[in-house]
Amino acid sequence: MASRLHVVNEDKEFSSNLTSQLSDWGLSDAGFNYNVVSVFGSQSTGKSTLLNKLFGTTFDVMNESQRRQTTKGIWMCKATEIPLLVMDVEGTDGRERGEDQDFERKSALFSLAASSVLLINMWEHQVGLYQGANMGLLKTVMEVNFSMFIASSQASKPPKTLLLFVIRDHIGTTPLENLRATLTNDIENIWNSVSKPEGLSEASLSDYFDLGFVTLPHKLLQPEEFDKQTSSVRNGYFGDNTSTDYILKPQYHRQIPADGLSHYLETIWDKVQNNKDLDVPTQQELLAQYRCDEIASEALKVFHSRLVPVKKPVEVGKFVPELGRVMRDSSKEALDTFDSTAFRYAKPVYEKKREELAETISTTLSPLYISQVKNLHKKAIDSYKKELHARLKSDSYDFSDVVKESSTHHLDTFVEQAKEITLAGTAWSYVETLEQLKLDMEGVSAECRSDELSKIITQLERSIQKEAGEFVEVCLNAPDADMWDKVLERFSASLERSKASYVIKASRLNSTDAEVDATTGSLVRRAWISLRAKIDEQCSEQVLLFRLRGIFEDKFRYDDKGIPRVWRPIDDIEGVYAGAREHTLNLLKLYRRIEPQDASHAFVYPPVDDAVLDVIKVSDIEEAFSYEESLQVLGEAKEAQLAGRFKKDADAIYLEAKRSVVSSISKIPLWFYVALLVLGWNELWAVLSNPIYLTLSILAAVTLYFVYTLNLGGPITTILVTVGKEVNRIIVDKMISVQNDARNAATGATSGGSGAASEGGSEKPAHAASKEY
Ligand SMILES: Nc1nc2c(ncn2[C@@H]2O[C@H](COP(=O)(O)OP(=O)(O)OP(=O)(O)O)[C@@H](O)[C@H]2O)c(=O)[nH]1
Repeated sequence: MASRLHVVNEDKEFSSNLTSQLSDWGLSDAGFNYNVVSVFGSQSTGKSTLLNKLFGTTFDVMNESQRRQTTKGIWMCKATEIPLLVMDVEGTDGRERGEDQDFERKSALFSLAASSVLLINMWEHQVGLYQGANMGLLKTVMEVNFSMFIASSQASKPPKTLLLFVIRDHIGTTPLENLRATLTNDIENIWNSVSKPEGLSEASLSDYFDLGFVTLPHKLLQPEEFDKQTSSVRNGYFGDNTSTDYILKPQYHRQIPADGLSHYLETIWDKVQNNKDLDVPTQQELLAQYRCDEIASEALKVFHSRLVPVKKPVEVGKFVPELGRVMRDSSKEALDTFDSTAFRYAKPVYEKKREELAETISTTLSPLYISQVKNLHKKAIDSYKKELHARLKSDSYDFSDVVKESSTHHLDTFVEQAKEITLAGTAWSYVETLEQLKLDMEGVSAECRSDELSKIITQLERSIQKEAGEFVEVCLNAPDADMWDKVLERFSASLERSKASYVIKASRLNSTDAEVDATTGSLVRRAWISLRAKIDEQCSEQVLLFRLRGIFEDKFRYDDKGIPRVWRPIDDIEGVYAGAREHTLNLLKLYRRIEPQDASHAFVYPPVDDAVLDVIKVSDIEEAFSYEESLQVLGEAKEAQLAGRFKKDADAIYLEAKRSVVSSISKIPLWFYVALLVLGWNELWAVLSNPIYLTLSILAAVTLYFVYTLNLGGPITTILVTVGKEVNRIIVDKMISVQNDARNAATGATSGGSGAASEGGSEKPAHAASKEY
């Protein structure tokens, strides 16, 4: 059994529980699929009994013994089995309220604003009477109906209300048709007496009301017939919508969606209670606005909760792949939620509020879209950079192909992903970011190309450096007049090879002619700077001094054939020394300045001008480098210093040579040779006059000559020493053996007389004997 609700209590206060009660009755989501029926009639005329019987409601019924008013205020209960709200309204002519007709009017207004059907409950015997037949109440209903629907009366057709007269205790003597005629006539009279608003004076009763009549037998006297008839009325009038008697027709419906009914009724009651003008269409519009806002707010709450997982990552710059889907799903869900309930409200209000909701959704999602497009841009640039660098690492590539393929791929991906997050119906655009992306990608490819170019230049510069390191050393180690010609010639050859290699590589990088010219110039400058560094290295004080000393020594210590000189007193040491020194000092002058003999070998240093600076970035060293200054290798002061130090070294070598002559002279004085000749003249003559001696002497001299010239003195000395030692060992062994033999012989001669002594152990061992010897 459905519980009932005291929707307006006897103190005329509206219940705060209607919303929850509607929910308990299962009507919150009923939309328009429900109806409201109210009952009017005099007090204690069996209204509650009728409603309970017809709809299975639980309204209080008067206790027979006390006969006092049961229903106070307005009660509401849901009919069983059908989506129908039934309102039991406090009876008219209430003894308790006396002459207070205020509540009667208010309850009429309230019921009429909500109900499709008004049941007018009356006894059969009241038909034809004014007071008893509720004619006063009907007049009130008609008057308030005008005031309530005046707006819609003027704009379009006003909503109709069915007045269903329920004639109780029908005995049957007066047929229903007669009762209908009497009542219709009375109602028409009332309608005519009602003062109508301006412009509606000609309005007829049927424009606003339909009339229905039904009789019920006496409940107490004819209970079975009463039950039968009420059952028939319930099924035919309220239950079966296919029945011809069915009265809950759409044209009577007040078009208040069930979810807004509570708020609507409360507002209506508030207006009624405070005697304010009650304009139902306006109230309906206000309700539509209120409910649409409420529904939109609920939808937005869910919408925001759906965005929580993606919002933060997107805002901090992370690309969230599922953002498009989340945005689409969440906004669709919000709009669907709104539509599912709000579409029942006044169309203009619903459409306006829907637009507002869509706008709010779009405004909420727009920053996410902008952030995501930015993230896409960043992602595209990062990926583009990585891909370019990776592809440029391969051995063979065509820069323009690589750039074209990669940029097309990344731009396509960007557009595809940006489209994916661009919601239909919004004015969101990624075009500006796309244009920026194109520019940035061009910047990246230019940067990449520039990096590649400088990488190539650095590689070539290194290879020139390596080559220069070798040929500079070789050329400067053997100074002569065309020393610089050789250096510059080899440098030019190396440079030309590098330039040719660079041009081939640069062509793969799509370089313009201006770019190739500028970078080639840079390569030449850098190569020259490297060469100069190498020359400086080879012309450092230590290296140069060492080299000068070597040149001097070559000249001074070796003769023209390259044979080392052995200085004799008769040699012109001073002359050779002066010549070698002069020669060396002359060569030192060659190191002063890079000056080729042949002018065609002169190097041309490419200038760093504005045309170059417009195309490439030039290093500070290149820009500040002075070619003219770079041609000067040794400064005057440094040359003089080097010459001074060299002279000192040369002097030392000269003195050493001098000393070697003096020492050889001082070893065997001349007089010794004279004395030798005088004293040994006879022997010399004996040798010279004897052919054998002479031959032997000549042989000895020749042998000595060969030993000396072939430098066999050392090996022969070693052999002689070894042989000498061996001879000495053999002689010593031989002598020991001879001595032992002699001793043994002597021992044998004396053995007869001294045998005892021998046996006495006085004999010494052989080694002891040899030691004694
Ligand atoms: N004669 C007759 N009496 C009825 C009928 N139905 C109910 N009654 C009696 O009428 C009395 C009033 O019944 P209620 O249903 O309480 O009447 P009511 O109009 O709701 O009364 P209030 O709510 O006090 O205005 C009760 O004693 C019922 O037994 C009927 O069909 N005929």
